[in-house]
Amino acid sequence: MTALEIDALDKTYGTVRALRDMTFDVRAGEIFGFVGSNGAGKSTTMRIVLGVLAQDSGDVRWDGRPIDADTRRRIGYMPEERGLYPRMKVADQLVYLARLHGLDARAAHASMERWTETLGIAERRGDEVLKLSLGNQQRVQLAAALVHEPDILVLDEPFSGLDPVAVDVMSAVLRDQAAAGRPVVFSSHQLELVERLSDRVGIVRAGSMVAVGGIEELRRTEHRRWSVQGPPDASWAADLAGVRVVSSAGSTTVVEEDATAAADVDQAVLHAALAAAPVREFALVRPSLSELYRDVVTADLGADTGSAAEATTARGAA
Ligand SMILES: Nc1ncnc2c1ncn2[C@@H]1O[C@H](COP(=O)(O)OP(=O)(O)OP(=O)(O)O)[C@@H](O)[C@H]1O
Repeated sequence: MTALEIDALDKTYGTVRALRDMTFDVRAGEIFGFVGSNGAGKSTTMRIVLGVLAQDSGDVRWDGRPIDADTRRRIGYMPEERGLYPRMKVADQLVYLARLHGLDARAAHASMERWTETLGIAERRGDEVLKLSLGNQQRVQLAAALVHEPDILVLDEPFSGLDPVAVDVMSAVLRDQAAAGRPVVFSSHQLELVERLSDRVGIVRAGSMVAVGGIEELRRTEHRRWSVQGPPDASWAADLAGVRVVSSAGSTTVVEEDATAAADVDQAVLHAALAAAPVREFALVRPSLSELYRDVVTADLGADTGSAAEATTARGAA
């Protein structure tokens, strides 16, 4: 079931076209990683979802209906600019925010206790936010997004500046939220983390979604590649039918099949390498999210619209 649909959003700030036909959806129970260069339009999209910014055109729907103020109150939002009251104590602040979202005093207090416990900041309940380290402020910020028990999470760079333990805590919370059936969308520049955590990923460039899909789906390439480690150079592969040498560094050669390759060309590659020297490693190579990202984001911006549509199709848009 589709939960949150972002449909053809356009947004211009003065002369800056921040969003251009931004379209994707985030399904119930999935973690959606939203990635793209600085200024690509992630925060703008999230702000529009939250209603803190108005789009020029396009729609945001939740379960098929245009999102309104009531449904927005059921979103847990972590803004990029953060939004805590620096001089307010952690517990007071969280209780206040929970009450603002409609929880009664008892439920608000219980929720504050639960989230400060879960996020490892229970000892900080009596501290003013400005006295906390940045990482702990960020934990409070996540608690603030969760304290009213929202039905959907929209988190703008929740992992930035966190230590590895805090990253694990934050990741576990997002996984739990998704496992409870909530759609979770988060932006991040930490691509390995996005790759590890997300069920689906959307790569945005210049205000448009240029590739979207499951990690495995995105990593699938049109032509298979293999990395062969052993022979001292790539000469063994130079005249091999059905493949071309993509790179060669010392005893590691990467080859890619071409359009004429037989289904079992991998066997031919291995045999040819073994005939040249002992093979220590032979593996199918699939691009990491970082590599995909670089391909998509640094693709010729002049051919922007065309390559955007191509990338989405080629990568199997969901
Ligand atoms: N309030 C604003 N006034 C004018 N231009 C803005 C404003 N907010 C954003 N922009 C511009 O809109 C574009 C999209 O910005 P946005 O903050 O959405 O990108 P982002 O993908 O979140 O970037 P980052 O990864 O750096 O956070 C950028 O060109 C930015 O300069």
